[in-house]
Amino acid sequence: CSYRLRDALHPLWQSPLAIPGGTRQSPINIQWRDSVYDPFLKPLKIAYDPTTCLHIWNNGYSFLVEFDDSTDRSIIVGGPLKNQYRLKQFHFHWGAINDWGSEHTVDCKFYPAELHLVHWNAVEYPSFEEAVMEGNGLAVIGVFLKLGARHKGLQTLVDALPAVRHKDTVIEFDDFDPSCLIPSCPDYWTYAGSLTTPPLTESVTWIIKKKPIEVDEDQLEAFRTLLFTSDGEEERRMVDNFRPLQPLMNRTVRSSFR
Ligand SMILES: Nc1nnc(SCC(=O)Nc2ccc(S(N)(=O)=O)cc2)s1
Ligand SMILES: [Zn+2]
Repeated sequence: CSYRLRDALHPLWQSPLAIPGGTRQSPINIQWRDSVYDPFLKPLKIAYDPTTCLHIWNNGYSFLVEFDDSTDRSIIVGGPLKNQYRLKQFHFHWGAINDWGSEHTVDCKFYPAELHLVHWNAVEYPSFEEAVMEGNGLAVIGVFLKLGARHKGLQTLVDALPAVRHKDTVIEFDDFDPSCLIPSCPDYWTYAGSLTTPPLTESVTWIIKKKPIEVDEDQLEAFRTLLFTSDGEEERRMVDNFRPLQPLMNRTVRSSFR
């Protein structure tokens, strides 16, 4: 892919492109023809309880919807995973314009945005903070967003965004089932990677859905009305909050489909 040096020096990412000694950094380009079909990959099972939804907050990187992860009420299991993983939060990455915005690319193509549903291995680790430090600690489902029809489920989120426009603002948000944001097509790619924002730890089993969801222009524009900055600071629009592509190094991307 043609790297845009500008990205590498983007104010948000002045940290080194890859952490020193990093061998499994994210995001990456998924070259469809280089991915390897693995017939032993199971279907991913998703079981979320909408009453575990707690609040939406702007953390200065993105807006996150956080869940009560004190029990196994919202979990995923199967796919490439040996254990079940608990849903902790989901958030998005997006661009200033529709030509880019996703973190992962497919055959060097950017989508205008990407959803990340973050889960942790509560079978093997006592807390999220511990799981973040372990190679099999986290599982993140990535879903691409493409420009198209209005997405009804996303609209409830979009309607709440004005209330979290500034960094470190939070509002209560309940009774939301994020499985409405995940395509019904079961096909996915999976690879061993990392968090794409600090602490960039190499603890993520990535599960990237092949099919995107459709959202309309107004919904993408609503993301772009958020701010990186706190109330009272000089406003900086929250856009282009995606990390540059990282080297694949010695990794194989597996597909659940032929
Ligand atoms: N002691 C610690 N508390 N919390 C952390 S990390 C918090 C967190 O959820 N970070 C996070 C960063 C990036 C991603 S992403 N973009 O999905 O790779 C997901 C999650 S370390
Ligand atoms: Zn993310």
